[in-house]
Order: sequence, then C-alpha cells, then structure tokens
Amino acid sequence: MTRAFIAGIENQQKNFPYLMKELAQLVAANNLEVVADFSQKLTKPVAATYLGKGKIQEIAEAVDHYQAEYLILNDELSPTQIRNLEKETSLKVLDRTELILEIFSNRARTKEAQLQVEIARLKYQLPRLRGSITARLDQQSASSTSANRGAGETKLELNRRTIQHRIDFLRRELKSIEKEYDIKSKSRRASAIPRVALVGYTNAGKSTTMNGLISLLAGDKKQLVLEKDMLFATLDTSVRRLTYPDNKTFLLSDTVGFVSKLPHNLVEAFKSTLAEVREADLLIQVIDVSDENSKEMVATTEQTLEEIGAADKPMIYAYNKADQAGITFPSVEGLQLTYSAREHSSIEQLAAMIKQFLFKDYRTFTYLIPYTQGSYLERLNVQANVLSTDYTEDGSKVTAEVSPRQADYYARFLVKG
Ligand SMILES: Nc1nc2c(ncn2[C@@H]2O[C@H](COP(=O)(O)OP(=O)(O)OP(=O)(O)O)[C@@H](O)[C@H]2O)c(=O)[nH]1
Ligand SMILES: [Mg+2]
Repeated sequence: MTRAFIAGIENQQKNFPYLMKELAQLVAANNLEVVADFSQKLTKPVAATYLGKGKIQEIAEAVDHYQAEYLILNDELSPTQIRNLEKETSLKVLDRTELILEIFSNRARTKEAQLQVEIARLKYQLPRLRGSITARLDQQSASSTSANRGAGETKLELNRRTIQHRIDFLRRELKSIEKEYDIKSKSRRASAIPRVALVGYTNAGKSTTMNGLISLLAGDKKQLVLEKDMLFATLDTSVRRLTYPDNKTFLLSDTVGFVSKLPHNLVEAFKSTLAEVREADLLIQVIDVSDENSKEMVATTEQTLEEIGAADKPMIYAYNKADQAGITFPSVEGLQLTYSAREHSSIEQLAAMIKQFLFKDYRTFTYLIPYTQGSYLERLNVQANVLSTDYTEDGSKVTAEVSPRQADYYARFLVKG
C-alpha cells in the first residue's frame, strides 16, 4: 500500500487530536497507509509553507526511512503552500479538502452524486489552476518553441474559461435532475405524509438503522440500502415509505454522512441531496456511542446541520452501537434512545418513538367525499387510519385519524358538527 505522512497545526483547538485521528481515517479511506504523523504548535499557519522550517525538515528527513510518497495536511492549503511543501519534501502533497473530494469522487455512483462531486472539484481547482493543470501544460509548451512565451498566460485564461464553462454545463445538467426531484418532492409535500431524516456522522449506522426500520415496517427486502463499514458509504439520498400496521405512514430518508471541516463547496454541491433533511418534520441523529469521540461527532453534525439550514428541527438522539460500548440497551429517556441498529427490539423501540412523535397531533374526523371525487377517498384509504366507511346517497362518509396537514388537505370534505 502507498505510504503517507499526515501533518497538522495545533493552535487553540482543543479537539486537535480528534481532528488528526479523523484525518488518518480519511487517508485510510483513500487506500493510503498512514506511517507517521507530525504536528506543530503554531498560532497560525506559515503563509508560504503552512508548516514551519524545522518541521518541514523533520518530515523531509523521515521520507526515506518510511518510504513515504504522500504528505497530507489537516487544513485547506493555498496553491503556493502546496507547491512549496512539494518542493521541500519531495512528497506529493494533498490537503484535507482534496482528500475528502477524492473519497466522494470514488464513492459517487448515481448521476446526481457524480455531478455534485465534479462541480465541487472544479470549484476547488479553479483558483488553483496555475499550480496544477497549467503547470503541466506549460511544461508541454516549453519543449516546443520558445517563441510562444507569454502564451502560458493565455492558456491559463483559456483553462479558466474552459473550467468555468464545464461548471456551468454541469450545473445545468444537475438542475434538470433536480427538477425531476423537485416534482417528486412537491408531490410528497402535497400528499402530506410526514417526513423523517436520518442524519449524523459518517459510519455512525444511519443506513443500518434505515434497513432495520425498512425490515420492520416495509417488509420488502428489495428496498434495503447499502450499509458498510466505510466512511461515506452513502452519498445519495434514499427515501422509503414506511407504514405502521394501523396505516400511519411516514417517509424515511437516509443520506450522506458528515465529517469535520466538510469542504464548503461540497456542502454547497450537496444542498439538493440534503433537501430531505431540510424539509423533514423530524430528524434522527444517529451517534456511534461506542466511539470515544462521539461528543465531537455530535458537534460536527450540529454544525453541518446549521450550515444547510436544518438546525432547529425536532430531533431524536439515537445512541447507536450500544452493544459495542457495553451499555445496556434499548433504553429510552425522552427523545433519547440508546440502542443497537442490528437488534430487533431496539428498532421496535425507535419505531415506537417515531410514531409517538409524528402522530401525537393526529385527530379523528368524519368526511363526506362525493363519488365524483373518488381519488380523494382512495388517497385517504392509503394514507390515513380509516376507522369506518359508509356509502351514503351523497357520497362516502369516512371516519379517519389524520395528521394536521392531512386535516387541512381534506378540510373541504369535513362533516360539520
Ligand atoms: N456493533 C455494531 N455495529 C454496527 C451497528 N450499527 C451499525 N454498525 C456497523 O457500522 C458500520 C457502518 O454502518 P452504516 O449503517 O453503513 O453507517 P452510515 O452511518 O450509513 O455510514 P455512511 O453512509 O458511510 O455515512 C457497518 O459496518 C455496520 O454494520 C450496531 O448497532 N452495532
Ligand atoms: Mg450510509
């Protein structure tokens, strides 16, 4: 396996060891082996080289001994910093942002995820052109003639324009996909089915929890999603319709996990994927309670939720992997659940909590639906807990337990008194 060093600057951040550990995991997720880590106490990075002289020398001297090929830094660096570090250490240098982009790029399976990642990547490259693509092109032209000096500048402009055009093109592609998505999401809104989104740090067990709930409430194994011991196994949002035995229905979504310092471009690019989270009525934050850094992971998740505009949603805190942590489970305290996503009674408990939360405002009403509006009756039968139906002269008289949103939707059929 290709060997890599990681390095970071420790300033006032008290969670520095956690950030470095996370960086090491991100490196491993890129199939590189971390052979040594370096850290330096500095109030801020050195403008030209990120790390200080002494530290760079220490790294350069360790290269042979460790047979390292890469140096990966804990922050986003300027192109100059990257170039200088490469020169002085003779290692290939990547920053944290590139590393995350690389993982996302390798994991993206659907068209939407691929477009989103490519946009984020190009936006990262745009201000860095000189250091990467142009340098290569300049090398090519240098071997041809010396007459077209200065042509480098034009090429740079050209490359910038090409990349900008590509970004615009990809954005349009993405928009057309999002339009389809938007139509779906509008029809979901119109159907007034409550929506629940699983959120949390990557690898916490969101997809496993989703699958547990699918197995319990959907009964169709074909609907299961991918769960895997790997960072960012899930990049796309999956939505499933789940129904309790009394017909109460909700939509559950599973989506991309979070990590500290998630590149802004990436969050921006994934905004549409994260729409399910923004529009949810209830969030379930899945937390790996067996991880010693679970507190930091909660903070990271909440920070990201804020960034995407979903900070003040009601939330169930779902402390997962209790089996691994040696904690008794399942146990409930208010909106907090300690559980294991792999265990049946835990999932039943979570399903009960979701039900209690979502359907607490449900009321029973009687509606009179004219026979000419049969589609409403059909929909009500599918969506609501229909308690009785009477076929009268004026239409179907239905008594059903409905949500506040459904109550609004069906209000025109309400039987007064
Ligand atoms: N021991 C134990 N392992 C679990 C539990 N829940 C999930 N896992 C494991 O944790 C790993 C990650 O689970 P996923 O459900 O894929 O995690 P995720 O949050 O969807 O991760 P990403 O999609 O990568 O963000 C898998 O190997 C699961 O089998 C649990 O309750 N106990
Ligand atoms: Mg997942």
